Amino acid sequence: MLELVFTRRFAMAHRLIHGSSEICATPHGHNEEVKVYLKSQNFKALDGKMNVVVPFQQAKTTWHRFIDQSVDHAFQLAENDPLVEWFKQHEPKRLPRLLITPGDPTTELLACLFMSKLNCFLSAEQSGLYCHQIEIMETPTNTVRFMGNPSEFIPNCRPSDQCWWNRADMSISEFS
Ligand SMILES: Nc1nc2c(c(=O)[nH]1)N=C([C@H](O)[C@H](O)COP(=O)(O)OP(=O)(O)OP(=O)(O)O)CN2
Repeated sequence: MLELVFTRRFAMAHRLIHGSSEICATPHGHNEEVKVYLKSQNFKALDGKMNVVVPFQQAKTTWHRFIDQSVDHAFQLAENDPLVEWFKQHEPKRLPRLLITPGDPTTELLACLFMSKLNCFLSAEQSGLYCHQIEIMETPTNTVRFMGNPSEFIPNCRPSDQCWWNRADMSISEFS
């Protein structure tokens, strides 16, 4: 079996307001790394000419654009975090920089949301690839790995078409 593995770094800020930790409820940031593992739906063998599953550029360009343009330096907030309302009232022009999640933006949830988003890109581009595993290194000592069907793990909130992780676009909220 051959798979393609791509890694991207990004900076982020977040806070977790539904747990009991005061330090997690204070807005803070991390330099994170996301690693995605892609398999081909129908790859049989190298062809003796190009000898690739899919060219790297074809497989990763949209995903890396999403991480670089939308996720890097975004502020991750739960949709019911009062800071969302604060931005609406005081800095509406920055709303597109908020990455909004159903419940706290933990690394577990982001792993599921990012896999869903990436699979939307790969499907829309008819790449023949799908992401079957994702790892997010939140800090040098904490990593979350997800394998499986993200829709079985993501909390039910709004209709599917109102969820940014179900769309093959650069959105990270319903504001962007
Ligand atoms: N299950 C989860 N628990 C925690 C998450 C999470 O996403 N999933 N996130 C946090 C906070 O974001 C926190 O800033 C990071 O965790 P922490 O363990 O404090 O990170 P450190 O690198 O400082 O860990 P060390 O123990 O110093 O190695 C908290 N929990």
